[in-house]
Amino acid sequence: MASNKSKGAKSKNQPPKKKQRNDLFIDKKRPTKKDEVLDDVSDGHSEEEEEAGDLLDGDEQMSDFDDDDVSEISDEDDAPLADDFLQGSDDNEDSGSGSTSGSGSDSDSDETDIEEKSRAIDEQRAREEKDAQAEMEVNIKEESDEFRLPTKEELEAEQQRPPDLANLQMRIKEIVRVLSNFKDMRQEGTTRKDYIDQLKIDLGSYYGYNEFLIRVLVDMFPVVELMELIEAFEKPRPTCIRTNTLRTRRRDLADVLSKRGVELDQLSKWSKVGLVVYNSHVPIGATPEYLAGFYYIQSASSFLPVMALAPQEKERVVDMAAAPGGKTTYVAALMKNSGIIYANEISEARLKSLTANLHRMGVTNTIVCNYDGRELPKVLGQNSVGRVLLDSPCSGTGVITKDPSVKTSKSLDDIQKCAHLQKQLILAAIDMVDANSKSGGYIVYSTCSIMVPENEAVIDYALKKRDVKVVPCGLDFGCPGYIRFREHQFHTSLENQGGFILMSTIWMDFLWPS
Ligand SMILES: C[S@@+](CC[C@H](N)C(=O)[O-])C[C@H]1O[C@@H](n2cnc3c(N)ncnc32)[C@H](O)[C@@H]1O
Repeated sequence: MASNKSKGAKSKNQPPKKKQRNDLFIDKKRPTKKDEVLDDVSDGHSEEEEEAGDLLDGDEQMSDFDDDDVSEISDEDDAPLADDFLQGSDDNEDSGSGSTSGSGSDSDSDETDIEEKSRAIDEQRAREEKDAQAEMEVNIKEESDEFRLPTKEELEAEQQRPPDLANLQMRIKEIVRVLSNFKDMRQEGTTRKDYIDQLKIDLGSYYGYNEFLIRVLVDMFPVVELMELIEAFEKPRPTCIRTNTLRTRRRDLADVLSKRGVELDQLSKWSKVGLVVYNSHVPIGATPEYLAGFYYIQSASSFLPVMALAPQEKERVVDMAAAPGGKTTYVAALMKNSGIIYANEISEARLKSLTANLHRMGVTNTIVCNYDGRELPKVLGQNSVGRVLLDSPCSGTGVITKDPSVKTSKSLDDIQKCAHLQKQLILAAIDMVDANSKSGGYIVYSTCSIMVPENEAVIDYALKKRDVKVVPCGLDFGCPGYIRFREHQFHTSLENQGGFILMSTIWMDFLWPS
């Protein structure tokens, strides 16, 4: 977000590995449209192969038969084979009468037999094909009729028993399948709402979410996407580390850690400092290099707000909610320890980890403050800094992988309280930024929440309350933000440029191989 300033737009694409996101669900559950097609193709292949196998078997028989047939016909000396062939036929009588005739019409008779035999086989095959087709139609019908929503009585009975997870999983899968093709697959007399209601109950029971959160998630996402998201939350994310360029270079760090038995690789093309750790024979948070501040253990998605902020050397930058310092230390590295960073944190207890990390990482351009972020414009002055990072306190609904307790602990009240604070903090951030700054005039707002009231609604609020606009952050991540959610209509600039703010954490989950 820029304060009163227009900045050059950079392109913004869809997340590069969407398909991978789809795969996450497909492995176990129902695929997206695209993957349904892929699945269909692959299923189709195996069926086709089986079918082709059957056909081939048949063809081989036919082919052998034909070859023998041809050789018999062409080789007039090969009478025993011709006899074998004819003996195999249903026309023994005819052939017997033919052979007993002793007349010169033997070959004519053989040809007639062959023709009849061939016709019989053709008819037999046609019958078999018809039967197979009929059987297939019955199977398809049975399959689509197979799933039906449980009755009230069945649900009551279920409640008396311990949860049957396999059954729940199957039912979720079936409901998603029906909802993805509702017109063709729905059970007669049912509505979409019937399926959605059952889905909410089943997702809650199977994945352990409270009613509130599952309702919000179901409202937010189309079913296939919802399942991808929920499945992604179940999977651990790989450990990432960020090279501290104040102390070392990524290649040197990778070398030394490899020698210690850490299996790692460069994070991705988009980061020059990230490494992903696949396996390690040593605790990654206790190596001499860690203690010497050569790297910070940090999820890849946490790199993004700082990359979007793009702090410049010698600028004045505020990190409004800084502890434990993951982003402050990255900002300092990008600024090469020049300029000034105000690293603010409201929690006194959390100041310890913040200052410890700043020391460990060799950060020397930072002033640590202990204020409520809302007070900072008064403390630092209005229009006093070039850039502000507001990595806001939030509900944490985007990092359920890290903290599964969020599934049950968050309520509407929590989200509303967070949203209220976030709106106040963002106005404070805007008030601190100097719109006329030569290099800056930017605010990055990030959360690890996926709730609309904590994201789009906060930005929308800021757009209404202050003279600011949303600008592209220059990262090839994210997806369009919501511009309409339930009865709310947000500023249209959120659609194309606000995606990063909302989605960084989530998309990153999808980007990683599990
Ligand atoms: C998401 S965490 C920040 C993480 C940090 N940016 C990092 O990358 O390591 C949010 C922080 O905001 C702090 N906080 C909560 N309310 C605040 C407020 N009103 N003003 C400033 N900080 C606040 C919390 O104590 C918490 O440490």
